[in-house]
Amino acid sequence: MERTYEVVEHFVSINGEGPLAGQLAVFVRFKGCNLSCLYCDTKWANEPDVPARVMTAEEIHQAIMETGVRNVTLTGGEPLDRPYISELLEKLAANHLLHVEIETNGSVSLAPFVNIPNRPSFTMDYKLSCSGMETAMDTDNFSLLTEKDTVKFVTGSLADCERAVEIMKQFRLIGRCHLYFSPVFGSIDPADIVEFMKEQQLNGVNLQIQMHKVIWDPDRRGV
Ligand SMILES: C[S@@+](CC[C@H](N)C(=O)[O-])C[C@H]1O[C@@H](n2cnc3c(N)ncnc32)[C@H](O)[C@@H]1O
Ligand SMILES: Nc1nc2[nH]cc(C(=O)O)c2c(=O)[nH]1
Ligand code: SF4
Ligand SMILES: [Mg+2]
Repeated sequence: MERTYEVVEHFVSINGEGPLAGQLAVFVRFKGCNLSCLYCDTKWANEPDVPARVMTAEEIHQAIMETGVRNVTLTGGEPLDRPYISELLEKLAANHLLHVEIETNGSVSLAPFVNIPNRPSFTMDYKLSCSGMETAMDTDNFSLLTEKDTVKFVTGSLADCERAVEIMKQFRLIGRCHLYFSPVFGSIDPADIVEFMKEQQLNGVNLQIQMHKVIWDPDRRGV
């Protein structure tokens, strides 16, 4: 039987996060997650009864190609935790017209995916205290990241910012990959993060506010 994936939504928007923020991207959001972050803005996608379209890898590939947009963001839920996701990643990576990135939560090993030829880039969270999920982090992933990847620290407090810097230093992340601070939307003043960055002389780290939540209603889906 052909492998299928549960897709809760796919849409074109500007990417609101990560190194390609501001560029058009096709988003494919998969159903279900192995974590439950306190701040999660897409809890709805993780509900067992949320309706989903069951799609084959080729159907997902076709739906992406039909948009004419070449940046692809696979998200969720937790995309890398979905059964047979490697098969979809291999298919998309084989199409050199596409630039594929994956939003992943930092708890799933990247090892099975790093040797895919022309592999997608990872935008991997390190979940801090504000998420309630820090103990789930797989820190072996850091050594697998390269300059095409990103580690994102979603911070809810200055204590979270301090912990993020500790992790950057412990795992020598500065210079290895892109590094982002992103405020838990609406719960910490981004200006406080900037003050923190100044105090710490945090060169090589980006602050990023989720752009789509500024442009549209923060709770709106499909943007
Ligand atoms: C919804 S998650 C899906 C991908 C994956 N499960 C993960 O956590 O990376 C996509 C991104 O949105 C971020 N995010 C979720 N809720 C947020 C919030 N309230 N404020 C800021 N970022 C949030 C996550 O931390 C993650 O970087
Ligand atoms: N516009 C827009 N950009 C995004 N970048 C990452 C997103 C996500 O939910 O993973 C996202 C999203 O949901 N919308
Ligand atoms: S890992 Fe991502 S999708 Fe899962 S609960 Fe956390 S933010 Fe939401
Ligand atoms: Mg989102």
